[in-house]
Amino acid sequence: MSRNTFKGSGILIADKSYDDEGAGPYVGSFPKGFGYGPEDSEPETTAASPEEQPRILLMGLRRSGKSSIQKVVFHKVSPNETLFLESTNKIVKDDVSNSSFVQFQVWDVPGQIDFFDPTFDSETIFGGCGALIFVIDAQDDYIEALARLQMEVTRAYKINPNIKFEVFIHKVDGLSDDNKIETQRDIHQRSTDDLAEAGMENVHLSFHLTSIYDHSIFEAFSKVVQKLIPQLPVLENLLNILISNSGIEKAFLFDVMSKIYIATDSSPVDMQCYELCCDMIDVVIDMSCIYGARDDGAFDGDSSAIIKLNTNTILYLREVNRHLALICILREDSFDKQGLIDYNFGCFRKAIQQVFDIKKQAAAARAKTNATRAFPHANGIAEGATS
Ligand SMILES: Nc1nc2c(ncn2[C@@H]2O[C@H](COP(=O)(O)OP(=O)(O)OP(=O)(O)O)[C@@H](O)[C@H]2O)c(=O)[nH]1
Repeated sequence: MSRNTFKGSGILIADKSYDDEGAGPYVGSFPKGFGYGPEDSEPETTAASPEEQPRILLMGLRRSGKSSIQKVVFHKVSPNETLFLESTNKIVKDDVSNSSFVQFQVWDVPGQIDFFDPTFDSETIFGGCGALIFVIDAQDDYIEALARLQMEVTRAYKINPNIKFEVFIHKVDGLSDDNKIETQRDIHQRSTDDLAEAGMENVHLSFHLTSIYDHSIFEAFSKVVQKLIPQLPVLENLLNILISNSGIEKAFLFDVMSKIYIATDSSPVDMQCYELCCDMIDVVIDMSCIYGARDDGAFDGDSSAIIKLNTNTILYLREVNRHLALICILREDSFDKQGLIDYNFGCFRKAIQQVFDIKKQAAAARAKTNATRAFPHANGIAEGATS
């Protein structure tokens, strides 16, 4: 089969045989304006300023598991080490943007904080908040936790109605499957009734069964973070175009450090596939630490890895940039056309960077507008000084 070489913008060479008239392989293309092939080097990503970063608040009663979640997801602490964590007695802010592609702050708000304490600045806490995660210890009596949930959601919603309210029904590793379902149903019913009684029936809560002892906490956090990424539909569309033109069955765009997937294609997520991809990231980072140029576990430029499973399935990892990796799951016979997949990956990587470049340009334009509003005569002064 002769291979046509396309130099167009973002043209994907599809993994299709010739069509009926033999007119050559089917060609799909990225939406207009996306980049060229893989010849460019990886452009740099820069962190947003703290006030721009969406903020995730981790709240809940004492000992519910907030600090453990933050340590396990964002600091690679093993679950057993969380047994020795000290209690949090003040708000702990964790800016994960320097080690994570997704730029946001996680605020671990201690369980015993008093909302009616005048020093607790609700406007600041909830004003810039993107998502409020309320953690409930499912192994404990949760009536008091539900009362606290209703109070905090009511207070936060009145200050910032755009907040995404997420409830982590946590420590479910200690419950049987039936008990998990019954607990989630009970908590869902009680919290919804409590909010309706408070006249807040229009507030939507999302519920997740989580534990730090399996991948459920990573999956739940992935769902929360995806709601804070406005470019998510574009990323999903790019992944759909990539897999449909490359014979790939499933693709995840991973934030490597936290193993949060910030986007995947439209096909259903199978938890076993997701867990395999998380384990693959651990293996690749460990190998990079041993044999790579860097010792901080980040990728060191064009990393890639192939793992062949005994089910004729291949896991194929390609570095998108220092913090992001694409992991594809495909049949072994589809991998015969690795050249096609690599070319299409190059187009995909360039398109991803353009999506985030547009975000940066928009943020810079906003900052300039705000500065002009704040100092309307600044340009005049500068001209006066130079004339
Ligand atoms: N079984 C189980 N234990 C957990 C889980 N997550 C956290 N823990 C344990 O719960 C205890 C309290 O965890 P922390 O993270 O300190 O709780 P916290 O909400 O930060 O507590 P404060 O700092 O007092 O607000 C620790 O012993 C953790 O090991 C989980 O998913 N399953």
